[in-house]
Amino acid sequence: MPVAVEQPFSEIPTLDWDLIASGVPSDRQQFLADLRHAIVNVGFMYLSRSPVPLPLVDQLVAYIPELFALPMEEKKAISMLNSPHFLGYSVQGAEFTRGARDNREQFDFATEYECPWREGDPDWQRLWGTPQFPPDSVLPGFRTTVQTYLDLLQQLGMDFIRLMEEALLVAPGQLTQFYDDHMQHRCKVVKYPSVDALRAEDGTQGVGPHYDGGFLTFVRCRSTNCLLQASDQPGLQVQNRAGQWIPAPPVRGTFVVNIGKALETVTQKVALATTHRVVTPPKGSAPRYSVPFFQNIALGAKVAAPIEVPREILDLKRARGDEIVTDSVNFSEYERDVSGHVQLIGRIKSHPDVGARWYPEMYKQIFPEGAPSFGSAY
Ligand SMILES: O=C(O)CCC(=O)C(=O)O
Ligand SMILES: [Fe+2]
Repeated sequence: MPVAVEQPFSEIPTLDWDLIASGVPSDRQQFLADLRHAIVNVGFMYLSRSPVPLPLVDQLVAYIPELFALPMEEKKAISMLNSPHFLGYSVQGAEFTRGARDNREQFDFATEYECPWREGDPDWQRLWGTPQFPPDSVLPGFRTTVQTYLDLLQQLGMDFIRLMEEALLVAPGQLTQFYDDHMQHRCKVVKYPSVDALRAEDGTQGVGPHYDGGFLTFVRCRSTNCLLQASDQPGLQVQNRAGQWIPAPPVRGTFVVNIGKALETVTQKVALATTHRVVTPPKGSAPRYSVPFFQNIALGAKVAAPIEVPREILDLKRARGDEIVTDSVNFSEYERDVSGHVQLIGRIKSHPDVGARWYPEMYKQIFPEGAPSFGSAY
C-alpha cells in the first residue's frame, strides 16, 4: 500500500455504493480504497447511490415542514423534558454547543426500545428508552415512516461498519463487537431557521463546532432553496486538520457520513472524528432541514482499549500526522468511561434542562455553579 504524505483535505470525498452493489471484486477494492482514504484523512464522506430507497427518503422529507408546522401544544406534548432518554421535541434555542446557544428547533426520535433501568442501576442504563412521536391522529403515518427509515439506516450502518473492518484490514468482529443484539439508534429532525427569523443577539450558530459521539453518523439534508444549495448556501461545514472550515453542501441523493469520537478512540486515531458545525442560513434564505442518524454502540462498551490495527494502516496514520487543529472539546471521557456514561454527559451538557430534571446528581457534578453559562457547556 503506497504511503503518501496527505495534505489537509480541501474537499469531501464521495463514495459510490454501486461499487459494492455491483458484486465485482475490483469495484469492491476501489470502494475500500476510497473508504480507507476517507477514514484516515478526512473523517467525512458523501455516500452516493446507497441502498436506502429514494422514495422513502422523499416521503420522510415531505413530512418535515408539516412536522415543524404542528401547533406548539402538539410539540410540547412530546417535549424532551418528559423524557429521561432525551427523546422528543426541543424548542429553538434549548440546546447548547460549547456553551453557546444553537439556533435550531428539533425532534429527537429513535428506534423502538424498552428501557430496562431500575432504581439502583447505573444512570447511563436509562439513556435508551421509549421514543416520543406525534400521534397518528396528528401526523398520520409519520411514526411508521421514521421507523422504516431508521431500520434501513441501522442496516446500512452495520454494513458500513463491516466494510470499515475490511478497509482497515482488521479481523472481522473487531468493530462489530461493540454492538449488542438489541440496540437503540437515534435520529434528529432539525430545522435551522434563517437569520430573518432570529434576533441579532442570537448570532449565527446553527450548531456549534463539535465531534459526534458514537462510531458513525449519517446525515441526510435538503435545502428548500435549490439555488442557494448549489454553491454558497452556508450550512454544514467540516474542519480540516489545519483548522480551515470546508463546506459540505447538500448533494441530492447522498448521505454525508462522518466518524464519531468512539471510533476515533478505539482505532488509536487511525479513523478521524472530524469537527463540524452548521451555520445559520443567510438573510432571505429558506430554513435548512436535516436528518442526522446517530448509530449508537452498546451502552456498556468501553473503547479505551484499542483494537489491533495492522502496521500498514498505522503507516497511513503516520503519513497523515497527528497534528490537528480543532475547535471541538467534547467526548474526551472515552479514555476512561463506558460509552453510556460518556453519552449521558454529552446529553446533559447539550440539554441542561432535561439533565437537571432527570439526572440531578450528575447535573450538579457537571454544572457545580448551577445553570450553564457561556463557556461551561458544549
Ligand atoms: O444538521 C446537520 O447537517 C448536522 C447536525 C449535526 O452535526 C449534529 O446534530 O450532530
Ligand atoms: Fe454532528
